[in-house]
Amino acid sequence: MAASSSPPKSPGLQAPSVERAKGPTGLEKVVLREERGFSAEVHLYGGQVTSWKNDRGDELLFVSSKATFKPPKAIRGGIPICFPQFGTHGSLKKHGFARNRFWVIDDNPPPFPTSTATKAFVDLILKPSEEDLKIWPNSFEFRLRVALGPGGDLVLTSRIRNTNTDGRTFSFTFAYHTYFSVSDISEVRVEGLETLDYIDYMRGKERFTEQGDAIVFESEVDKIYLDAPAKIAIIDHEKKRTYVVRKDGLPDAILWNPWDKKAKNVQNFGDVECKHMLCVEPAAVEKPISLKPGEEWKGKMELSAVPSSYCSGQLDPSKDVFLCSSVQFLWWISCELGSNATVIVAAGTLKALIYYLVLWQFG
Ligand SMILES: O=P(O)(O)OC[C@H]1O[C@H](O)[C@H](O)[C@@H](O)[C@@H]1O
Repeated sequence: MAASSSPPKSPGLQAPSVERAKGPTGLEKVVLREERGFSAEVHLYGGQVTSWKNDRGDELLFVSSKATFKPPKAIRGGIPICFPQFGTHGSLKKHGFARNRFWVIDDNPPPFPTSTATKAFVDLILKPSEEDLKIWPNSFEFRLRVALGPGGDLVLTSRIRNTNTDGRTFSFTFAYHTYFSVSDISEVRVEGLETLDYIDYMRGKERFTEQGDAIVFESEVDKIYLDAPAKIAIIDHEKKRTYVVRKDGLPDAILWNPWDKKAKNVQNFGDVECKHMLCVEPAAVEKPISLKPGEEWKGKMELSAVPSSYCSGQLDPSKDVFLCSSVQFLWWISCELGSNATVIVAAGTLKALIYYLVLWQFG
């Protein structure tokens, strides 16, 4: 477990910290805080992130009001880890067993390249028990690092090693089953999955191709997008917030919202809670990961939450804020200039500038 001894750099900032605490039912958790005030909580049960808050204390992940925090049930919400099986793609029970196991803090993990600016992080490890080996006869070491960057980004890195001693290769599927908190699902748009092929769980696992438009939600969705890009954006219009999901080593992405009818059959989940959540899950499902003894796989997910003056069609929020503000400002001036001959020319020039700005950004 990482501790932070360094003092905050400027007044008003707090020292990053890593503390052990107990959750609502006495389960052990680790609380990470970074200097600007973002925080995250990780339960040892499930190795599951159960909270990620911004500097105003707003919760960014959805956790159901019906979540029980009572093993052996999985915790409904946050970021469950699906391993060694995603969904029903195999003989194990849905989503494998990692989310139903007690992980331990790894105080001495093998070297891990992390930015020196990141002070708030914890390393967890999961190894199979005798019982686990009966249902999945493979020896492994699963190391999970959960880190809170200095800017509040939440970074999860999984390293899974095959430690079989009898020469056997194993394969697995995997997902970070991330539950995002949203104001109202009907006000949310997802960008980055347009035109991709997907497998639709609601239509007999058949393969389809997504339309060219950003994805909006009007009913139940349960799809695996294949070969999804490294960046996906979730734009919450009502909250004026954009989540940016970056992924590495995880080719697929699942979108899930059970909607109100199906919600009644989802364990530990309120009937109307589907309105306030969306699961976007970086994953490796279509092509299972194969590891020979001694080999290690790495899969990383990085989440950031930015205010959205976010324009459609572009996945770099910092550029977007600049572009949107410039365009709004120039458009306002061009409209304010009025209608005499000189100003018509000036307004025309400004409008041309807007056109070039848009072309530069999206062209
Ligand atoms: O209820 P759970 O076992 O947690 O699964 C919740 C959901 O997880 C994924 O997103 C799957 O694609 C869904 O088919 C499943 O219903």
